[in-house]
Amino acid sequence: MTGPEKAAESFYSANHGAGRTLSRSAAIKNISREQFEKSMAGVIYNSRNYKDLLDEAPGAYKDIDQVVDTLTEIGMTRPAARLLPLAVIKGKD
Ligand SMILES: Nc1nc2c(ncn2[C@@H]2O[C@H](COP(=O)(O)O)[C@@H](O)[C@H]2O)c(=O)[nH]1
Repeated sequence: MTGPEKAAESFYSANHGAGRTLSRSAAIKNISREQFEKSMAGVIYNSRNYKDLLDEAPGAYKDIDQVVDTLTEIGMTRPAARLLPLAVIKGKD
């Protein structure tokens, strides 16, 4: 994303993360193995046991497309490119 003139009102901080929809404990309790594996399809990650990574499963975070759309609509950002993760390091350890 790039920062248009209006982004100066937020000190150009609009691109700083989407935030969570689930706490770590709620994510561990509510996200299934199927949901985790579907959301991580095609991405290399750092544990053989999915349970180690549930607290940082993609389903624990806000939908990044909704966040970007909202910021774009209010003029706080301008999308430039879409990046897809190839590999991630997740989890509490
Ligand atoms: N949409 C996603 N956002 C993510 C993901 N992993 C991290 N994040 C972003 O990082 C911050 C901090 O994460 P936290 O685990 O320390 O709370 C978070 O607010 C997100 O913006 C992800 O897989 N998908």
